Amino acid sequence: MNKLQYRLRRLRRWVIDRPFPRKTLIADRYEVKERIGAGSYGLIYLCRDLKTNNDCVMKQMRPSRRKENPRNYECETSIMEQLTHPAIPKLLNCFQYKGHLFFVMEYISGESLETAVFENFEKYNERQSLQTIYELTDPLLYLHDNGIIHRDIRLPNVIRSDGKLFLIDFGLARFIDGQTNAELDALEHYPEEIKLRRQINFRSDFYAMGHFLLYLLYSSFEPEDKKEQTWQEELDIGDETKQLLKRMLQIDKPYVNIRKLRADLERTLAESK
Ligand SMILES: Nc1ncnc2c1ncn2[C@@H]1O[C@H](COP(=O)(O)OP(=O)(O)OP(=O)(O)O)[C@@H](O)[C@H]1O
Repeated sequence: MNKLQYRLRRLRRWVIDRPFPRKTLIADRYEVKERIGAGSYGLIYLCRDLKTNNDCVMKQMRPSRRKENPRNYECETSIMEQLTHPAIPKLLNCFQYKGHLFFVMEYISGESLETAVFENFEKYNERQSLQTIYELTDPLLYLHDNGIIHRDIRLPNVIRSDGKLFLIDFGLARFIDGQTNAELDALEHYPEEIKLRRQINFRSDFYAMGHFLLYLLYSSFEPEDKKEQTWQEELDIGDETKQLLKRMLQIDKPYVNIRKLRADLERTLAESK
């Protein structure tokens, strides 16, 4: 593709993905209050549901991406409609409107852990980091027990509301037996790190949780030395936590089941009292 073709493609995408402005009424029911996100596959709006008079979150599939990834909407909604857990937003509605695909979910008012760490500079010590991870294993246990892998556990996808953590964004989630051959082939060409995160295997979520834990631990890290070192060298953490991390990150024998990870977290937390 030459430069002109590339630019035209971007312009075309920009035009067809233009978000709905504030106050737009969608499907005679949802009034757009503001756009709160624009991911690679979806545009996310905070809306007022005029039927229930509650705030809600509406996700619109980016029209430009529908052909590339026709399964995304189907996967995300079919997974979300099966979920009932206090730490996961409920799916409220799925519909088509003027040729666009939408779904609506419960609004979790709060801030993401990404905002907490990178904008509000919250610092998590070792114990708080482990406690946060442990709290997240609760919805994760529920997902894994239902044969679902989230595949995108990251700071922006965890929202803290009234002191409780919520797991959002099921755009990459898949059922354990849901990997198509095309997806498997596509993964072959990605770097190792992406493969470890995206394989349809419970280990992918543990790997992501390992990175999550590292981000939290680094929030309170004060470098003494300018020399860059590995996390094992520079983080001042206990051996138990190191061992947990090594297994989550698949440096040592990987965790294969969430119950074992939870048990190890419980033991490490009990010992660190
Ligand atoms: N249920 C919700 N309650 C509150 N905020 C939400 C909710 N769902 C999504 N958001 C907000 O919208 C943002 C984008 O949502 P989401 O991550 O689901 O979209 P996405 O298209 O998959 O984005 P990305 O490609 O960046 O992952 C989130 O980071 C969060 O701030």
